[in-house]
Formats: sequence, structure tokens, C-alpha cells
Amino acid sequence: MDEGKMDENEWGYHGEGNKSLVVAHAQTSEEIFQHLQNIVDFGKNVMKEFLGENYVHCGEVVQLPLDFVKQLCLKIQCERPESRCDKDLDTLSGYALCLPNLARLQTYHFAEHRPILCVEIKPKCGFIPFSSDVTHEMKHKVCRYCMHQHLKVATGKWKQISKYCPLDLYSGNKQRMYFALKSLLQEAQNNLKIFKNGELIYGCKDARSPVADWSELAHHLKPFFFPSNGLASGPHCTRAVIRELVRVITRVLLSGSDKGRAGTLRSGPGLRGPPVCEASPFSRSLRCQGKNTPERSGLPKGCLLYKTLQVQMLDLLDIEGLYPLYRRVERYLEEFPEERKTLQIDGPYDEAFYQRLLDLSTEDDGTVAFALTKVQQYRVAMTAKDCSIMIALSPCLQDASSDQRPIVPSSRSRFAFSVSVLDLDLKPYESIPHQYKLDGKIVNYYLKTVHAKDATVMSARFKESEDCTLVLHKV
Ligand SMILES: O=P(O)(O)O[C@@H]1[C@@H](OP(=O)(O)O)[C@H](OP(=O)(O)O)[C@H](O)[C@H](OP(=O)(O)O)[C@H]1OP(=O)(O)O
Ligand SMILES: Nc1ncnc2c1ncn2[C@@H]1O[C@H](COP(=O)(O)OP(=O)(O)OP(=O)(O)O)[C@@H](O)[C@H]1O
Repeated sequence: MDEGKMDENEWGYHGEGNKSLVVAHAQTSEEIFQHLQNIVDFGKNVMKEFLGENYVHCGEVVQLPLDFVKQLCLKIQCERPESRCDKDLDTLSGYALCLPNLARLQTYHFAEHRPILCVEIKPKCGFIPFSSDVTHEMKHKVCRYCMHQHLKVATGKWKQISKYCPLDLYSGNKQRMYFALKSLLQEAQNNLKIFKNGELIYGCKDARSPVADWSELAHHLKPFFFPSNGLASGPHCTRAVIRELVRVITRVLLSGSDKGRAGTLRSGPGLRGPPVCEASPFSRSLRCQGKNTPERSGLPKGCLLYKTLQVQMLDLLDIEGLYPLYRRVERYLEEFPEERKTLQIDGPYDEAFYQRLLDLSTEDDGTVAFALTKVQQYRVAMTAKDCSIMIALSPCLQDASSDQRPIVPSSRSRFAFSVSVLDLDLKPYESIPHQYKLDGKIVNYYLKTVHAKDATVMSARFKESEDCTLVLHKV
């Protein structure tokens, strides 16, 4: 075995059976450094280009004293959710990624002393696949998030089906967005968290310990939205505060003039696929009322949701069309393993890597080059489908108009705000077979259990609105 691997500190206990005790070699420090540097480079050279300078904070790789890392791990261990504790923290390499605290305003370069509210949304995939490689007709009608909900509830990941549908949030239609955000507030799962001064006040720290009481949330939010008003507490106050929150978040999500090159992708994927998901309670309700499906009013091109959606749409072929291309790359790598580096499977994620992502052709010329481009685009799209948006809000004075920072008004107050994207590390090449299997599982489960009993779905999703109508507030 390689002499360089003979350091006991780099080995750890893995498991054991009756006869064997298994130890595993950890990554070397250089490998970990390279992995972290790749995350930074991917943010800088790819995501900043697509999403825009102001939204992406790449951070930097830093070196930390090992003692400090070990003490820190011990200190925070008791606060980690049980479900994540099977993952060990790296206490050996001494490398870490240092990022700004995105729960704070990013428009200020000095510490903010005013109270800060931060809403984190993981919007997931905002379009229905338009690829002709899709074999199940249902995938052209119901979005992945809505189908996946049923499998997640069946496997016990979450207790109940959410009414949230990403297509509503990405619609650009204020009423649909309002409905989507309210649905997230009703069933946050891992798609919504709210922090006050960095502390989680709403959402799930862990699937088993959700913090989700609307009146408690309203109590926290009241001083932000009704600062000098003696609004009484109770259900009326709760509703008023939640309404203000949702309005402000909708406005912030529709704002933005930040430049980014996601626009260059428009000539390719564009706004394709059906504008609504048939499983969304919003569109179901409209259909029940005999109304047409809403027009896709479209997101403003400068806003982060629009840009994120464009990057998600780099998944041009859907996993069903992509998987055979992945197999082509795999066969090539089995024959020429040394080519993995040249193909930039594990980086570097540089300007050349970015440039190749802009090739949106879908005509397969049978080459490895074509297959590789689609594989890399798919990985980038998957990253955009799993990222989170952090919206930081800090109350500002009524006369702070000379201030150049973006401001969002609410009925009784005004907020300086910043919007950032989080969790932008490129999805691994190795996860593609998993994606392929999971996709089949999600669709088959949905077809077998849900679609077959469509009437049951209707009654489950509309249990509190028997007549199948939704009350839509003016926004
Ligand atoms: O496949 P999905 O859509 O369930 O997404 C996974 C997420 O589950 P979600 O559906 O958001 O509850 C999942 O979220 P949780 O860890 O369950 O909170 C991860 O983000 C996972 O990414 P990775 O494998 O850790 O890089 C995500 O996996 P991929 O983005 O790699 O598919
Ligand atoms: N720079 C940051 N500033 C503030 N909060 C952060 C920052 N980075 C991460 N977080 C918090 O930590 C959580 C986990 O981070 P992140 O999503 O990057 O981890 P992950 O392991 O990639 O998660 P996932 O399971 O979604 O793949 C986020 O949901 C967010 O609440």
C-alpha cells in the first residue's frame, strides 16, 4: 500500500462483523483542500456568472488549528440534530470553508446592530420537464416536488403532504406566490426556516423537532412589522403579521436588477414546459371553479428566482435522457481512467468549464464530448434545484431615503434587505445513478398509489376546504 497512507491519524473505525473489523482511510489533507477549493471556484466561475455577483458569496478556504477544530466539534455536538449525527466532522485536515453569515444583511460591510430577520427558502425544482425522453406522461403534468411529497410521507420523512408547489412560487404571479409562501408556512419541512438575530424561530431544526407555531411566530414578528402600533394579540394579529411577512417576501423575491449571465441561457431552455402543476392545490382549485389555468405571468428577469430557474433548466434532457449519456461517459472512463482529469469530472471548475455549459444543443452526435457536456449541465442544474435562498431583512427608518441600499416597504414599516444563495457546491458525478433510480421510484410510487386513487388525493389535499375553493387575498 502507498507509504503516504501509513499515518494512523488518517484512518478511522468504519464498522465490524463477526470476523472482520473494518477501518477506512480518510481523504488526505490535500484532497480535502482541493475539494473545498473546487467549491469556491465553482461559486466564482460558474454560479456568480449565472446568478450574479450580488447573490453569490463563494467564501474562501481557511486553515484552522486542529485543537480549535476538535474543541469546536465537542462544543457543538449536543446541538446537532440526531438525524445528522451519523456524519462525522472533519477534524483531521485543518481545512474549512469560511463563508459570510448570510443570515445577516450582505449590503453592509460592518456589523449590523439592528435586529435582523432572515427567511431561508429552499424552493426546489420550478419547472416540469419538457424533454421528449420522458417516458411517464405523468412527469409532464405533475412536478417532481409534488410527486416526491407522497414518497416522503410514505417513508416517514415528513408527517403530511405540503400544499406548496414550486411552480406556484416561480410563477411570478403574486397570488400564486402568496399561496406558495403561505403553504410553506403551514408545512415548512426543510423548505422554510425563519431566524431572528441568527436564532431559529420557525421551521425544522430536525424532522422530529419542528418549531411551527403561528401565534408564537407572530409574537416574534410583530415588532418588525407593526413597530409603533398597539395591534392587539390574538388570531387577528397573527393573520395580519403573517400577511405582512408574506407580502414582503413576495416583493423581495420579485426584486432585483443584478446582472448575471443566466439571460444567455434563455435562447435555449427558455420558459418551456407547462406553466402549472396539476397537483398544485392552487391550479386544482381554479379548475374546480371552471377557471382557466393561470397565464405564466413570468418572473422579472433580474430576480434571483428567474435566474435560478434558468440554471435549473440546464437539465434539458431530464434524468431519463441523461442517464444513457452518463453511461457513455462511464464506458469511456472504464477504458481510459486517466482521462477523468482531462474531462474535468472533479474540477477544476474554471472559465473553460463554464464556457462549455453554454452549449445548449440537444442533437446527439454520438460523441463522448456531447455526453460530457450534458452530464456537466445536469450536475449544475441539480445544484440549482437544491440550493436555498436567504432573505435578510432589517427595519430601517422612514427617512432613510438617501441610503443606496435596497429597501422593501410593508404597510407600517420599511426594511433594508439582501438576498443570497446558499448551498452551491456542485452535485457529484457519482450521484447520477442514484438520481436515475430515485426518479423511477418517485414516479412509480405516485402512479401506483396516488394517481390511481385520485379521489383520495383530492380529499387529502382539500381536507379543510370541502367545496374545493381557496380564498385568495389581494396582494
Ligand atoms: O433528491 P432530493 O430532491 O430529495 O434532494 C435532496 C434533499 O432532499 P429534499 O428533497 O430537499 O428534502 C436533501 O435535503 P435533506 O438533507 O434531506 O435536508 C439534500 O439536500 C440532498 O442533497 P445532497 O445529496 O446532500 O447533496 C438532495 O439530493 P440531490 O439534490 O442530490 O438530489
Ligand atoms: N453562510 C451561511 N450563513 C448562514 N447560515 C448558513 C450558511 N451556510 C449554511 N447555513 C445554514 O446551515 C444549513 C445547512 O447548510 P447547507 O444547506 O449548505 O448544508 P448541506 O449539507 O449542503 O445541506 P443539504 O442537506 O441541503 O444538501 C442551511 O440550511 C442554513 O440554515
